Order: sequence, then structure tokens, then C-alpha cells
Amino acid sequence: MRVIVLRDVIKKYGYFTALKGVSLEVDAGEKLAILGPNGAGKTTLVKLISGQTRPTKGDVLVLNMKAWKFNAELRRKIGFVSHNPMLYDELTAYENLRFYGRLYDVKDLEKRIEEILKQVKLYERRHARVKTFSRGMKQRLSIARALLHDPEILILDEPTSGLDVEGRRELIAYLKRYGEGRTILLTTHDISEAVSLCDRAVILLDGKIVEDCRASEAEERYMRVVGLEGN
Ligand SMILES: Nc1ncnc2c1ncn2[C@@H]1O[C@H](COP(=O)(O)OP(=O)(O)OP(=O)(O)O)[C@@H](O)[C@H]1O
Repeated sequence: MRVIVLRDVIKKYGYFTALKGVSLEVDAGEKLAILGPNGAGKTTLVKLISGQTRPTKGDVLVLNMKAWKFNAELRRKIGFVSHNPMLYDELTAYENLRFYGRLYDVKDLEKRIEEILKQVKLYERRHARVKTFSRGMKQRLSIARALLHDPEILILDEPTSGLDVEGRRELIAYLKRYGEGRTILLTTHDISEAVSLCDRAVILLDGKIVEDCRASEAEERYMRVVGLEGN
């Protein structure tokens, strides 16, 4: 089943065209890496799919619904993690999750929060304010938040940027384990990360998809179309 369909999508910011006619189809359960140099349009693409911005032209359908129309049913089916953890610093880990859980109407919320905090190894720190957390801990909490409502689709926009090697490895391991069975979109500058988490990759260059291949072929394709300096 196709869960994401983009047809001839153009996205302009004023006079600047960030996406120049992108078509893409993603099946349920597929794990897709979105690669490309700075400014290629990766964040714009995932913002369109997660309904944070609307296309200038073309269609963006997620689970057969227009992504940019505010739609509570669709919001509940998507989890989003970006390099900005999007957490409330003054609230504790527990309070942050309770806030989001109520927003998404999560059933058995107390139990679910306890379970997910244990999974990301933050249960012992559940009553500490987020401002006391390291960057890695914040990213683990933002994964917990994105998975709290058990979304079908997980969208990850450079989730490991700013983390050290160990933090990256750990985060990818969590995403592998808890992303199981979901559709995943991952934007990253780290091709080895893409290979480890994803089965398919697209390469964006200057607002267009220039390659669509198996993740295992992504490095060789990237070198061919973008070159080393592009990453
Ligand atoms: N709100 C905006 N207003 C104007 N231009 C924008 C806006 N957002 C993005 N752009 C421009 O659109 C282009 C694509 O940006 P985008 O953030 O999608 O690229 P990216 O591939 O995610 O880049 P990076 O790897 O640096 O995160 C860039 O040239 C950027 O400057």
C-alpha cells in the first residue's frame, strides 16, 4: 500500500524555487533515506509530507489525505523528530510527554509514558527538567515523544546532527528497534546512518530527485552525482 504520494510538487519561497517538480511514492513499512547537499531541499520535502508547509503546486498525499490540510486524524499517524528537540526546557521529561500525550489523546497515558521512558532509558530521570539534559538525552526524549502515540509514519529530519559518535550510534539503534514495522523517512548527511536504518534512498540535488536506489547503493550514487565536496 502506498502511504506517501507526491505528484509534480513545486515549492517556492517567494521568488526562490526550493523544489522543482518532485514526484515520489513510498510504500507502507518502507524506510527511505533522503540525501543531498546543504540547500538541496530535504527539509522542505519532509515539511511538506508532515503538513508543516503547503506545496505551491502539485499534490502531497499521506494515507490518501492532503498533508497540508489540518487534520487531527493524520497528525496522530505521524511522528516527527528533528535536530531541534522541540521540548519544553522548563518541564520535566514526564511532563513533556504528558503534554504531548494529551494533545494526541493517547489511551492509558500514564502506562504508556512509563513504558516509553524505560525504552529510551530515561525513566530514572523522568522528574528532572529537560534543561538539565544532555543533547543525547533530549534527542532520546524527542524520539519517545514522536513514538508516544504509536504513529504509522516516522519522519526524522537530521535527528543525529550535533550528537557525538556514541550518541549517533545509540539513537540509530533506538530508531531501528522502535521504528520496526513503521514507514520511516530520514534526512541525513551521514550516508552510513542511512544505510544502517533504511532500505531505499533518494538523492536530492538543487530541488530535484536525481537518484532513487537501494540504500546500499547510495554512497556510490552520491559520489557520482554530488561528489565528495557536496556532503
Ligand atoms: N522559509 C524559507 N524562506 C526562504 N527560503 C527558504 C526557506 N526555507 C528554506 N529555504 C531555502 O530553500 C532551499 C532548500 O532548503 P532546505 O532547508 O529544504 O534544504 P536542506 O536540503 O534541508 O538543507 P540542509 O542540508 O542545509 O539542512 C535553501 O536554498 C533554503 O535557503
